[in-house]
Amino acid sequence: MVPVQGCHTPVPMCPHGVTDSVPKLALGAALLNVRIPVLLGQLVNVVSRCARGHVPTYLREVRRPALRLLAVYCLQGLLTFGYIALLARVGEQVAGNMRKALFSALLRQEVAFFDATRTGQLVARLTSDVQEFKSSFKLVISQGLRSGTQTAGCFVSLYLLSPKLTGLLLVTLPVLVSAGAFIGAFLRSLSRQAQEQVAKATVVADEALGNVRTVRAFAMEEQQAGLFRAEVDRAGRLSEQLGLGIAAFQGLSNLALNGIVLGTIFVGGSLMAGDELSPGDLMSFLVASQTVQRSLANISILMGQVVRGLSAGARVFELLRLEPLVPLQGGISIPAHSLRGHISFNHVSFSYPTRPGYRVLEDFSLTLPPCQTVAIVGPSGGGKSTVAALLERFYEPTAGTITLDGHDIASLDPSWLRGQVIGFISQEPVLFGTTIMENIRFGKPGASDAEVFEAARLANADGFIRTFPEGYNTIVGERGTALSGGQKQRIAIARALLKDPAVLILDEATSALDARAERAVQEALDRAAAGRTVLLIAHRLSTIQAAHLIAVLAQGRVAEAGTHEQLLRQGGLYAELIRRQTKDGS
Ligand SMILES: Nc1ncnc2c1ncn2[C@@H]1O[C@H](COP(=O)(O)OP(=O)(O)OP(=O)(O)O)[C@@H](O)[C@H]1O
Repeated sequence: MVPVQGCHTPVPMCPHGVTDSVPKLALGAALLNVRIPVLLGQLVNVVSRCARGHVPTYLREVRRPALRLLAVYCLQGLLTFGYIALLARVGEQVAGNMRKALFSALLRQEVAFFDATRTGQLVARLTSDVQEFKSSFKLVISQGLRSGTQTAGCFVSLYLLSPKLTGLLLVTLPVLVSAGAFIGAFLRSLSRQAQEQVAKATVVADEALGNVRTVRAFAMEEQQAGLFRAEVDRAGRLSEQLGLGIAAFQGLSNLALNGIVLGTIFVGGSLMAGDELSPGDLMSFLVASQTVQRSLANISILMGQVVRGLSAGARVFELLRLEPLVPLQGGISIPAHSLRGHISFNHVSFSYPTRPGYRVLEDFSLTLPPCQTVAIVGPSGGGKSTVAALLERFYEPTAGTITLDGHDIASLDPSWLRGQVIGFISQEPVLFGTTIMENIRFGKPGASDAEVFEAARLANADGFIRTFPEGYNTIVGERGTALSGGQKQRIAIARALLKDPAVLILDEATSALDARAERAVQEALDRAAAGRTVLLIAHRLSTIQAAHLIAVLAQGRVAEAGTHEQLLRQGGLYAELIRRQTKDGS
């Protein structure tokens, strides 16, 4: 017995060191911003003094404050460049690491998880939620830190400059900021509606373009175009309303900001007349109060973004923490030389997790002796494919056990079981949009070209592949659309054979083919079955007559089992199925 350790390497989300430098730089830039109005005020005081007649000393007097201000401007520019550049790097690394970790976490989940979750939702977690989280992360560090420090620092400066003017500002600003936050929230909700409407239009286009053959076959082009037009028009109307709202908001905020400037000059002028304020102090006050207004507006926008970012992050982290019920790896494996391929279903009962009240299998028992073909037949929806899914350990039985050479498959390493023991050829073979070579190699990633050719020959596929101009390098198109059903089936057979599995599951592998294609596929399957334990799931009774054992599945259990002749003689369910199919055929 070879124990295999389950493992997955956690991806670090944040690169250390770099992350620490970003807040320091942002804080430095913000503190300098607080200093700027004071330096500006000093400069204005010198300028206004000189303007009153001390012209000869102007250059000498102005040099010191001007150079100090210039140095602060340069340093602030440098710090701003530093933290924004670093933040971009950190943000991208965090988002990339989150995506990688999330994708690995999703691929680890059991099949039942995918039954219960829509693929579109998972793709949204991977794309827009990670994006949203990254944006808020960046905004909180850059804008949040900056705006918070600036607001606090500038308020201190304002108070030191003129407590009276600051008192006035403290009365007006909260009113204006609250009004701005209220209108901003309304505009954001309008913007969300407009985005959702654009997404609805995209879904219509995506469905129509993705299923263009069905649209063409039903001559539904005009109807689909009409649907798309309606959704796009609705999105356009919402965006126009949003534009109108933004225009009004901009106009009103300009009015408010200019009003504050005018008010400050008006009140400041009277304080200057009473010698309570110098022109430089008034200038400092104006600049600092503008900085406070900008910072407060930024913080109110930031709040909405933070809430969205946190909820997007929570959705992603919830998935990241999710542990699959059946881990991908871990457990024992049977050494190749003692693997026989004897499979036994012992009193297995099963309900799908998404439909717990509905028993698909009930006390199902069946033995597949090594190197023999066992076929399962029965009415559609009777649970035949479910038997195959349980053997692959896509799901766990609710009761009973399934054994391979006497070992409960629950104790075996699932990735060894799926990767090396079982070859699975499903009803609808799924190919990836790459070359035929890569599609076959999917069965055994390290396989040489010669092994791929051999598997294709066994699967009756080598001949038709070589007739293509590009041969094995032919791209099969998205989901294999550039190939016929029979060709896809044979590539899927080659893919399954490449790992030389001890057990082969054939799930109605020939059901969708015409007679000629079926013959080519059947030949390949017969060749593939030799020397392996085969579980054959078929509707076409003609394809299973040579099986060593035929089990008829009814009401979730094996109702009768035997060879074709035995079952015919018995005159039970199987004989009835054969009689009905012959009648339908004639
Ligand atoms: N992922 C799933 N989640 C919930 N129920 C499922 C799922 N897959 C299948 N079922 C249900 O389980 C029952 C058995 O389905 P299964 O596909 O095993 O039948 P089948 O005998 O292979 O049918 P067919 O011959 O038509 O393919 C059906 O009632 C089906 O609706």
